[in-house]
Amino acid sequence: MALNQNLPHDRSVDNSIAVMREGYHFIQNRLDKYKTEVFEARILGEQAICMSGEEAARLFYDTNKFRRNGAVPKRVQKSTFGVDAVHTMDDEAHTHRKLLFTTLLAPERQKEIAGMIMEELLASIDNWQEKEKIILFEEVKVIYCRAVCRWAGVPLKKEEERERAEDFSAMVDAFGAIGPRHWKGRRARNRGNEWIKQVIEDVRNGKMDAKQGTALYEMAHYKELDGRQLNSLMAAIELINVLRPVTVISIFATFAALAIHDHPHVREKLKERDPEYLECFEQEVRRFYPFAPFLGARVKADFKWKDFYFKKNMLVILDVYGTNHDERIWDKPEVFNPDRFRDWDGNLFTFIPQGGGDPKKTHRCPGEGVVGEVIKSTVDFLVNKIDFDVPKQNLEFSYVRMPTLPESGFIMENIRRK
Ligand code: HEM
Repeated sequence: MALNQNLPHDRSVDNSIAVMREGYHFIQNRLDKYKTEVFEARILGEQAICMSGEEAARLFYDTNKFRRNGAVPKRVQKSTFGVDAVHTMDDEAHTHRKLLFTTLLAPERQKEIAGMIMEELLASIDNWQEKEKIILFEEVKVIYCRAVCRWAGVPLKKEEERERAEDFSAMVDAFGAIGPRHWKGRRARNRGNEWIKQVIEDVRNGKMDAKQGTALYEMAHYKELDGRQLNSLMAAIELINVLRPVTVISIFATFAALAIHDHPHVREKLKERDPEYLECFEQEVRRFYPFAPFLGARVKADFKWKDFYFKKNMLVILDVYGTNHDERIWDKPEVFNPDRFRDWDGNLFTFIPQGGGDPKKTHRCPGEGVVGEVIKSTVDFLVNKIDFDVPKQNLEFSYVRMPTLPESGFIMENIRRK
C-alpha cells in the first residue's frame, strides 16, 4: 500500500513558486481547498508535509520526532540566521547553547533593553520636533540597533549606526526573497559577520574590554559541551542572533503604530496605562500581523500520526501565521482584538508567532520577552509621551512579500512632546 493514501497531495510539480506568489496564505489556502489539516507538496525540489494548528504545533515541537539539522535552507542560513547557528542544532548540544540565550535574555534583562530603548526614544523627540515628518520604521530600527549594541556592550560609532541597522534589517528582509533582495541580505551578513568577529577577537586578545554579564562578554567566553570556545565567527554569528532580531522588532513596532492608528478605541484604552491591557495589546500585535510565515523540521525516524506516515528525513513545514489565525483556536481571528488575550490560557502551542513549546527545551524563540517589552515601551512612548499627526499615506501591507511591512513605513508629522 502506498504511504499516505489519505493525505491530500498537491499535484503541482513544485510549489516553490506558489509559496512566493501566495506568501503567508500558502498553507492555509491548500488546507481550505483539501479540507484537511495536513497535506503533501513538493517544495524546493523535495516532498514535504505541510500542517497547521495546535495539534500540528504540538507534534512539530516533539524533539523526539523532529530534528532541525538540515531543515533550514542554506540560503536562509547564509543571509538571515548565520551558518550552523543555534537554529540548526539538536539534542543536548542545542539545549546547552540555548541556555546561553535564555540566561542572557532573562526577564530583568528584557526590561533593561526596553528601558534603554525608551531612553533613546525620549532623546529623539527634540530632533523629530524639528523635522517636517519622520518615517517611524526608519527611525526605530536605528534606535533599536543603537540601544541593543549599548546593552550588549558592542561599541557602535554614531556615524555607523544607520549602516549597521540597515544591514541587520537586510539580513531578515532576505529570508523570503530571491534575486537582489537575497543578495543584499548576503552582503549585509558578510559585513556583519566580519565586524562582530573582529570585536570578539579584540575581546579575547584583550584589546577591548567587555563587562561580565554583557552579551558580548558571554558570547566571547561561552564554552560548548566539550569545553571548547566557539570559534570567533561562530561567536559572532550568535551575538548577531541577539543584535539583529532586536533591531527588527522595528517591524512589529510599525505594525503596533498601525494598530493604534486603525483602532482609536484601542488608543484611548492604552492611554490608561493599564499594564494588563498593554500586554494583551502587544500579544495581539504579534498574533494578528504577519512576520514569521512557517518553520521547517526533519523527521528523525519513521512514525505514524493519526492516519499519516512521517518518513525518516522528510521535511515537515508548520504554518506559523496560519496557526495564529486558526478559527479552531481564535474567535474571529481576522479581527484585531487585544481583549482576547485577557482569557488566553498561556497554551504554548496556540500562540506561536515566535515558535511553540518551552523555549528552554525547544527551538521556540528566546527573545519573546524582549519583543514584548520593546513593543510595550514603544507603544507607551507613542501614546503617552508624544502627540503627532498621521498624514495620508499608503498603509497597506502585502501578504505575499515575506517579511512584510506597511508600505509607507508609517509617516508621522508635527511631532510634539507631551
Ligand atoms: C523581531 C521579532 C521576532 C520574531 C518574529 C522572532 C521569531 C522567531 C522564530 C519564528 C524562531 C524560530 C522558532 C523555531 O525554530 O521553532 C525564532 C528563533 C530564535 N530567535 Fe527569535 N524572533 C524575534 C525576535 C527575537 C529576539 C529579540 C531575539 C534575541 C534577542 C531572538 C533570538 C532568537 C534565537 C536565538 C532563535 C533560535 C532559537 C533556537 O533555535 O533554539 N529573536 N525567533
